Amino acid sequence: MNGTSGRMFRLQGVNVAFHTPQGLQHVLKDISLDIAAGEWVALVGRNGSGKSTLAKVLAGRLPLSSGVLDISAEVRSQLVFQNPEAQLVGDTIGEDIAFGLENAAVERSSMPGRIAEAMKQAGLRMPLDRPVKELSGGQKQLLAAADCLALRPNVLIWDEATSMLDPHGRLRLLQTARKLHADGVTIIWVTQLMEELAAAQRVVALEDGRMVYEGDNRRFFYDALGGDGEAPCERIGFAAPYAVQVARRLLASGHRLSVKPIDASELSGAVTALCR
Ligand SMILES: Nc1ncnc2c1ncn2[C@@H]1O[C@H](COP(=O)(O)OP(=O)(O)OP(=O)(O)O)[C@@H](O)[C@H]1O
Repeated sequence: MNGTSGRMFRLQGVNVAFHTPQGLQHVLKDISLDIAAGEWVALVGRNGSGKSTLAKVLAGRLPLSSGVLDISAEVRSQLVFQNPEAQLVGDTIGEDIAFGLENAAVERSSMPGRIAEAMKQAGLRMPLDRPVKELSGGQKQLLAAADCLALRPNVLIWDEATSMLDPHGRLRLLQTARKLHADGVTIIWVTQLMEELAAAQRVVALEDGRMVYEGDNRRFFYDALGGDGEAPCERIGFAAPYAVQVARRLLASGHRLSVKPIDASELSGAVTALCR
């Protein structure tokens, strides 16, 4: 943690631009953001809005064009990439996970335990000698997740790394992230799945490289801005989760809900309270 503030990241006026054959492409524009230890921040936005670029900046993997990035000395981050191929280096599952542990100078004797734990956390149930090239896209994503989890980071940066997983695999990884978060790990979760925002304490939304929303997840779904009746969620082009849509209809028809629900369990609680 950084001094007394527990701040892990501070971005001030961060700009990132790439040289392309068409000229300079400005991808992140004037991003200012603090992230504290133990927070869960969701990064959302449409395709090409700059989420992966911001994830790479936070992981210290991309130089800034201008602005200031302050990463606390306490940060031991792992970035789980959107494309697992970019991350996998071993010929077999066991070699792949061991590679990262060797690089991190983890004692050989503790490696089998660390590998087994990470595979369990990721939900990857396969023999260690299974060749990586034989894995499906989703299995490769689970292995990439296991690679990162084995290193026991205190900041987990997750770049839509569940995109190839079936709903069960996705839910399992979300549960693992929730457990790690409960143990104090800072989570930065890039997603386009609005249902996944229920786990987040803070939502940061990007549009064309700019931060267009930063605040709690309930406001993201319920604040009506600009008089057009659209919440930030819709304004950046996403449909609210089903539970939120049902709750909005109840509110619009005059029902007073005890809470503005953001997931099915909160909706069920609010409806049960209405029926009492
Ligand atoms: N190395 C690069 N060189 C040139 N342009 C790049 C580079 N990396 C990203 N971009 C551009 O930056 C923009 C933002 O890309 P980024 O991958 O950060 O978006 P994203 O929000 O993660 O998108 P998606 O949801 O599709 O993954 C895109 O227009 C992309 O083409």
